[in-house]
Amino acid sequence: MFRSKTSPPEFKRDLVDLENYVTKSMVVECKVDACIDKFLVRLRDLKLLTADRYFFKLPSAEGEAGKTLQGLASELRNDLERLVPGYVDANTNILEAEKVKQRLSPRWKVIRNRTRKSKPRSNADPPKSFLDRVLATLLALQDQQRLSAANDPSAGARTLTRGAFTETCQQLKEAIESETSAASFACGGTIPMAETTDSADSADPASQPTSSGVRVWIAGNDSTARRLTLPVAGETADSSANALQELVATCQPASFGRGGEDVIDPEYRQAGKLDPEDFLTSFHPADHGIIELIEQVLLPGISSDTENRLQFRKLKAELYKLNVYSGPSGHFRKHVDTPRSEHQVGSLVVCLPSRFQGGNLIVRHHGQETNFDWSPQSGASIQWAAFYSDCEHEIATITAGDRITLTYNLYVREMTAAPITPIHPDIEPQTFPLYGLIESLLATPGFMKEGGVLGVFCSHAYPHASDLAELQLPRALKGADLVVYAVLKSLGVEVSILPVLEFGGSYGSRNPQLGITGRVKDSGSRYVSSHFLGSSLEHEFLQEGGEPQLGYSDVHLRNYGNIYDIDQHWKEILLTREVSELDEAFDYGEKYNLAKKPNSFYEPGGVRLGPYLRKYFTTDRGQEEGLDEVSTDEWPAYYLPGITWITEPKHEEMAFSQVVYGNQAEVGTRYSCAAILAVIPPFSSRGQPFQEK
Ligand SMILES: O=C(O)CCC(=O)C(=O)O
Ligand SMILES: [Fe+2]
Repeated sequence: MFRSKTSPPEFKRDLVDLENYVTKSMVVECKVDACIDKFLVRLRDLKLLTADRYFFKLPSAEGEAGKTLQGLASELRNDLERLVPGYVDANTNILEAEKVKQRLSPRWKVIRNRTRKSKPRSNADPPKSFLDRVLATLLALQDQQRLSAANDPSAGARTLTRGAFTETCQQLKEAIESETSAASFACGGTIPMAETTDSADSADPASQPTSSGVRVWIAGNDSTARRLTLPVAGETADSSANALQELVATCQPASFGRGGEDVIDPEYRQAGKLDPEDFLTSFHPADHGIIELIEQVLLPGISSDTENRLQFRKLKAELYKLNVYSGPSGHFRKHVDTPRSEHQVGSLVVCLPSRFQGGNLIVRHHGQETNFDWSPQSGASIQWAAFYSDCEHEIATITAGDRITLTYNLYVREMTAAPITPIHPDIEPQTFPLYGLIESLLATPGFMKEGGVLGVFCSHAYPHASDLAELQLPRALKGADLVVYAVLKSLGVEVSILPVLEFGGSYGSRNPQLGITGRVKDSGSRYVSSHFLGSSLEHEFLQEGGEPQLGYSDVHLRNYGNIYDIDQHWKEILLTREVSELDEAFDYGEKYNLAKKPNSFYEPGGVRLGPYLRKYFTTDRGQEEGLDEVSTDEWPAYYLPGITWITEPKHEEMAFSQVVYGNQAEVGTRYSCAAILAVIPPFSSRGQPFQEK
């Protein structure tokens, strides 16, 4: 269709009309579907339904089964008559009515998932009841919206105006972001070498820790080992330039991970390595208090009763490699270390005393940068740096000398022992600016007066697509994520970390007011919008004032509530039903400044929220089906609109892949992002002041 670029389109309707239209049509459809669901589940429970994924059949009208069928049919008629008066003609056989017949098979496709036994879950099962809270809160909000649509537009007068609410969310976003940039992501230190051993200071345990030379034993081909003492003093055979060169010569070229493979590419990394089984060293980071220091900076505990266990987090350093980067061209370009397990939170690099030039280690996190320049002191000190695993880092070119490092993986582990004094100071949530802000928001009656759900994507990357992640995650939280989590918890707000599934390239977590699109930056061509032509909602409804048929999909109904309770069930369908083209229509309307409902429920879009963290898997199911359809079945998630998203998704991880074998094997993959979700209770039940739960 040709449209002039210069003249703006004319509109017969605005976004208030759109939302009312969608709600009104969907309410009727959802009520009908709830009645049908109940009918089908009754049949199934009586084992009268013949159905699988592709095939569907009602029992015959003969005999006992026929009688039962008639009974259920008249129940269906009564239900329909009560919820949607006049929907079916009083004189027809309800099972012959086209309107009803047409709904049976599609509804079965949706609810058959409820018949599936869900996988047995781990003992600690908080996300399940947490999700119940999320659903209950969103259902209440939706109810409220629907009623205020029908009646009094001033019903929400005591809630913040849209502008004020947006401003509040903006403040929250900024507070979280500044927490992100303020939080330390790297730390480091220097251990000077003791000049001589006769210094009186070295006997004084309170003095600065010094080191008197580091010894390295390198395994030979036979059962011998050569010894090297650093820094090279040149006086003895094991501390000479020659001995150092022997070490350099013994190293193999160091590889790095690219696309799941170990590759050697001197353009990217030019370095030598020894594996831990090929050497021993007298150096241990714990001897110098390095581990405690890193714990203090990168692993603060949380001071809250319920999170007590988090206070007993400790770091364990596991020796990973010895590396040598030699001048004039040793280097390692930008990369992120591959976590060796879901317990890994960071990396430690210890630079042994050996002269070199250049070779700065530069660590970055969210636009911030820490530059470790070790060359000036390289001959006289042990220098070290630790950083979170997801921080990008690089080693600048070593122009001369040999830069010898020990690298360690840092794992978080829980102290299972009975309470011991915490080894490091806890986070005091009250000391963070975010605490004051959220505390005052909760005390503001108009802020989420009817309750609500806040969504904040994690700012650090975690291996969250893992079975263990659920047990690990609150404990392994880093930096700003830990602050957000701890602050909310300490204010008595229910918080959980759950995965959000990408769908068609988007996470659906929009918040147009804050400019939040729900898309991961730099995710390349996966995120090409397929939406080129205007949709029927934009043209037929908004511009032309017509009443187009609404397309929708029901993502998943979890085993929530009771399917026999149709008065509740239709609301659940309404909540979890995704109406097609709605996001686009809202964007379009926004572009032309069409009026909107003050607290639109549909505008923020919906996300596919996973009920728990689960591990990555591959499926070869669905040779005939697309990835979307398979997603719905294989990765249980609930489509939920109405969450107030404060930040953009940042670190995605592969959630699952579908492998299709054919003439040509194909792999489709869905990604997920971990998010911190918080259920804000309605003002009336927030209580004052807040108590830690
Ligand atoms: O040697 C360094 O400074 C860092 C080494 C590094 O990034 C690595 O081994 O992955
Ligand atoms: Fe690295």
